[in-house]
Amino acid sequence: MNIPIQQQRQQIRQQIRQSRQNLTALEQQKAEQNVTQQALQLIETRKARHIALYLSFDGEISTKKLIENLWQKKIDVYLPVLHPFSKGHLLFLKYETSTPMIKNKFGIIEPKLDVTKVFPTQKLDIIFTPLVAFDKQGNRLGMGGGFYDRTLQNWQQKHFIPVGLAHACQEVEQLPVEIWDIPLAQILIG
Ligand SMILES: Nc1nc2c(c(=O)[nH]1)N(C=O)[C@@H](CNc1ccc(C(=O)N[C@@H](CCC(=O)O)C(=O)O)cc1)CN2
Ligand SMILES: Nc1ncnc2c1ncn2[C@@H]1O[C@H](COP(=O)(O)OP(=O)(O)OP(=O)(O)O)[C@@H](O)[C@H]1O
Repeated sequence: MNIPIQQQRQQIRQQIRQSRQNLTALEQQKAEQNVTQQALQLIETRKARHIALYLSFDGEISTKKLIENLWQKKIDVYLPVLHPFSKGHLLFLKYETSTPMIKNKFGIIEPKLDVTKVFPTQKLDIIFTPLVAFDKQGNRLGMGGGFYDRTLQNWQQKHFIPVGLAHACQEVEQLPVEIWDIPLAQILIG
């Protein structure tokens, strides 16, 4: 039987989001520790100074320790903000302890839009991306908004590299891919 690709992708999203939410607090903690170490190493190797991260929700691997570590090292951290009128696009805003935060339409906490805090995407060194599912080829399936697909377009010709952060339970054998999907440079598994 030929199941439509959109339906397959929706099914994988549901399944993996469920297994991610079912991880115990201890499993979550260990994964965070693992991924934080790997990310810090990568940042050091690449001498990266401008890092895009995200605030975790829905069982995503937590980025809290990593962000705190980077702040301590005086490395700049940026978070995605839904573009106010360009639908499906993200802006990256500097994230500091003093940054005023608001909930976006998906219930995710993001910096309150302030144009003076917007950082040009092409100047970022690493974009760490959230993802729902991934495969060995580095294909990435997200929440379905196409936000990161748009952000990562032609990244090979840009300065930054896109690196996924994921729990081991988010790996699938082979993702059904669409033409607009952008494979990641690397995926760190917690
Ligand atoms: N932590 C985190 N931040 C992120 C993302 C992410 O995946 N994780 N995004 C990555 O792109 C963007 C937000 N994308 C999202 C897309 C859909 C839904 C969502 O909950 N969709 C609902 C139905 C849609 C609706 O409510 O209108 C759902 O699937 O149940 C959430 C976030 C930007 N920030
Ligand atoms: N580069 C692009 N230009 C225009 N539309 C795009 C682009 N990339 C994705 N889209 C559109 O966005 C929608 C969602 O794409 P998809 O299901 O692949 O999102 P996703 O990768 O799961 O989500 P996200 O990247 O937000 O985590 C699709 O309908 C697709 O047509």
